[in-house]
Amino acid sequence: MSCYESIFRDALFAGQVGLVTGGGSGIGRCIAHEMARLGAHVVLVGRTVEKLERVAAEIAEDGGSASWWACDIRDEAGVKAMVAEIVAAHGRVDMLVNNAGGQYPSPLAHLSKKGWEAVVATNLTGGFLMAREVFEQSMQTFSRREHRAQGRPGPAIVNIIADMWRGMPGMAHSGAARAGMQNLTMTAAVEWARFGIRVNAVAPGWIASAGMETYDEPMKTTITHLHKSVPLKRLGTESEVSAAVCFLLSPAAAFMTGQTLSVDGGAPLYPNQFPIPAHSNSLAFNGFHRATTPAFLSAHLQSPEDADQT
Ligand SMILES: CCCCCCC/C=C/C(=O)SCCNC(=O)CCNC(=O)[C@H](O)C(C)(C)COP(=O)(O)OP(=O)(O)OC[C@H]1O[C@@H](n2cnc3c(N)ncnc32)[C@H](O)[C@@H]1OP(=O)(O)O
Ligand SMILES: NC(=O)C1=CN([C@@H]2O[C@H](COP(=O)(O)OP(=O)(O)OC[C@H]3O[C@@H](n4cnc5c(N)ncnc54)[C@H](OP(=O)(O)O)[C@@H]3O)[C@@H](O)[C@H]2O)C=CC1
Repeated sequence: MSCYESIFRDALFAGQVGLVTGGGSGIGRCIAHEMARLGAHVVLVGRTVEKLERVAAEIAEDGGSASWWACDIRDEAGVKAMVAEIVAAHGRVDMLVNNAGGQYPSPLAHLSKKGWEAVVATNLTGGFLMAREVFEQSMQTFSRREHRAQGRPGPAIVNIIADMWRGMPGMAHSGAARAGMQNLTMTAAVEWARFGIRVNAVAPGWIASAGMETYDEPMKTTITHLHKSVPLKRLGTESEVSAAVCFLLSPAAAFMTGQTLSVDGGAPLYPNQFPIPAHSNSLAFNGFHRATTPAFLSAHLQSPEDADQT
């Protein structure tokens, strides 16, 4: 009996083969556990062998089925070879979760070209390479007619992006890459729909994942205050992201493609951290314009440049 308690029904993914990039830690590890709990054979992909081995062993101890493949998703030849080996070993890929990713905080003006390229390659190019190879090699293995004859759709793909709807100040490289991934999700969804392939994305907000541990102390201190800016007043959990991913992979989402599900506690809806008064009529925001602004608030409508000139 697995120790992972999924919200979904037993054997939902029985007999399916799923790839999870970044499956050696954090959100990817959690997704891999849930997919295995639901009956899939899970292939964990990442760069660090020890992490992959550990998670594969955890899944096996839980009664699930997992294997792993060490690969940098930015390495085109490596990705091609890996997908070929996995298709050869398992006959197909039914599910791909493009979860591997990461970035480091930096002001935009201080980003080096090398750092920009490292993050864009990790969060955009790598996901593209994985999706393209899974598509190409699945199509080579099973023609569309064979897929239909077996009553089986093509692989379902879920791309993990991030809450970048208002830009990503402090992480510009990642915001640009994730926005690219969201756009790629829509294009792939349309181009590959005729093959029965669905492509969707999940955009996590602030998640209390193991990945947060990779940041330095100042960043960790910032993270401890982030819940205040989330309407649900807490960080999300790895399993809340995993549930959204498993929903999109499942037949429950059979008529969904090209979509992005946000798992963010409402954060992008209320970014300014203004404390909501206990009684919502205690401050009127209508007509928030210079001409009608109470005198005590006028100073707050001035930019520093305006103030210098007065
Ligand atoms: C309202 C909600 C908003 C949602 C916000 C979303 C919050 C997201 C949270 C998370 O994603 S959680 C954690 C996910 N995990 C990570 O981020 C992992 C940690 N990050 C990394 O491993 C790196 O950032 C990386 C660039 C993604 C790794 O790529 P690579 O292995 O190729 O990098 P390196 O070889 O280490 O470096 C290449 C190049 O990049 C620059 N650089 C890398 N790290 C830093 C840094 N900490 N500070 C400054 N510059 C960095 C640098 O130019 C490196 O080149 P060299 O200087 O080493 O020659
Ligand atoms: N936690 C959060 O609040 C949020 C996270 N996200 C995103 O969710 C995803 C999972 O993050 P999280 O679990 O928190 O963080 P982790 O750092 O734990 O997970 C990232 C995983 O990706 C793997 N990885 C990184 N680069 C590569 C690469 N080039 N090739 C193969 N694997 C790679 C890492 O393993 P290894 O280094 O061994 O290769 C690691 O296992 C990431 O894309 C992250 O940016 C998005 C929004 C918010």
